[in-house]
Amino acid sequence: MNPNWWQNPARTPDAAAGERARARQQQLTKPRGSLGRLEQLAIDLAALQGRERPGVEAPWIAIFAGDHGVAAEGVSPYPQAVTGQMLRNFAAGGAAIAVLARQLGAELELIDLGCAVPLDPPIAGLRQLHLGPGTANFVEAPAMTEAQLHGALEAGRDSVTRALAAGAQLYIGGEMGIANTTAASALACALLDCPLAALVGPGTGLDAAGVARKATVIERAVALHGGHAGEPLELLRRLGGFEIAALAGAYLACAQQGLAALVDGFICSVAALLAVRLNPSCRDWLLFAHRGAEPGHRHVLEALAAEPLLELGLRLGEGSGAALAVPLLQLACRLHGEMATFAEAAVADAGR
Ligand SMILES: O=C(O)c1ccc[n+]([C@@H]2O[C@H](COP(=O)([O-])O)[C@@H](O)[C@H]2O)c1
Ligand SMILES: Cc1cc2nc[nH]c2cc1C
Repeated sequence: MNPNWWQNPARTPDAAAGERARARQQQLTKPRGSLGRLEQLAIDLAALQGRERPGVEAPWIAIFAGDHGVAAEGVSPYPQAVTGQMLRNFAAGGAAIAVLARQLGAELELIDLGCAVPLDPPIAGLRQLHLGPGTANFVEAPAMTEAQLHGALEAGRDSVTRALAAGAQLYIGGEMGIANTTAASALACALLDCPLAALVGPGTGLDAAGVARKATVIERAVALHGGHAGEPLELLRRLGGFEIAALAGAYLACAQQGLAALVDGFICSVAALLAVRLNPSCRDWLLFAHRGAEPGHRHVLEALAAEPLLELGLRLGEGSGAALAVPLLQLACRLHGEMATFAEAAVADAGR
């Protein structure tokens, strides 16, 4: 395996299948264009799935969890123990993403890359990688070692391989990690030509004083590591987190292995931005579910030229926004695949 596997080119979407889908859309019993963005969504999925009538009946949801050393700077209102506690809640079925996965009939895969607090008793069904007890505090040192970075990228890739082996038609990555909005904002600040103030927000619920403290922490981190601005992999190692690297690896692998990925919230979008900076050919395989409440999210989406499907004021993470958008994708596919054509229904078409 090439150690720099993430550089391998993405698959080329099937333009001919996309064209057949576009032609079909023109024949369905509706004024042309009247289903708005749902029409292009079905056409895009047709090109990504290589068939005129795509479907997303089998979504795969992988949640990547990891802790962050920068939590020691008081950047989150919640204690680090919540990362592992929420993993237990995902597994027990009580978390939002567990409810959504049940409703969708989706596979929910849980991957612990490294929590600060040992998970005792063990959680049945959890995949554990033990990359470390969380990342290092990046105001003092790089967040990850080279080995941890590559281990996390590979964890994302391996999850995509499992999804494809199980016949998944859509990949959703989610994340759980107390303090990971600090890491995501720091990465966005180092990657984008955008003032820090626009990229920092309350995360799980900091007040104004907390956001100001968080901004100071990120300023220190960017001053220490920002010299690597043109090196996305090194920035990811220095300012990222295990789950952010795993998501970037998963998006890259989706593009290489030919599986459409539906990107969730702020943290996932930063991981997608990293994936695109690491290998621009992966951009075609990324669909964006929503624009969330964390203020930096819109700037990251703009940098990706992404027009997300929903805007619901979400700021939960754990893949929830992407899961919420799945029914819209499913309905776009059903309409595209099952509506009658003008000829089939004997409906008069517009004179052209
Ligand atoms: O996805 C988002 O847009 C999002 C926005 C704010 C917070 N979160 C979630 O909240 C956690 C990080 O928040 P914080 O305040 O601890 O940095 C992490 O587990 C994320 O899943 C997620
Ligand atoms: C309770 C809780 C649930 C979460 N899910 C994703 N991030 C989260 C952060 C907290 C604090």
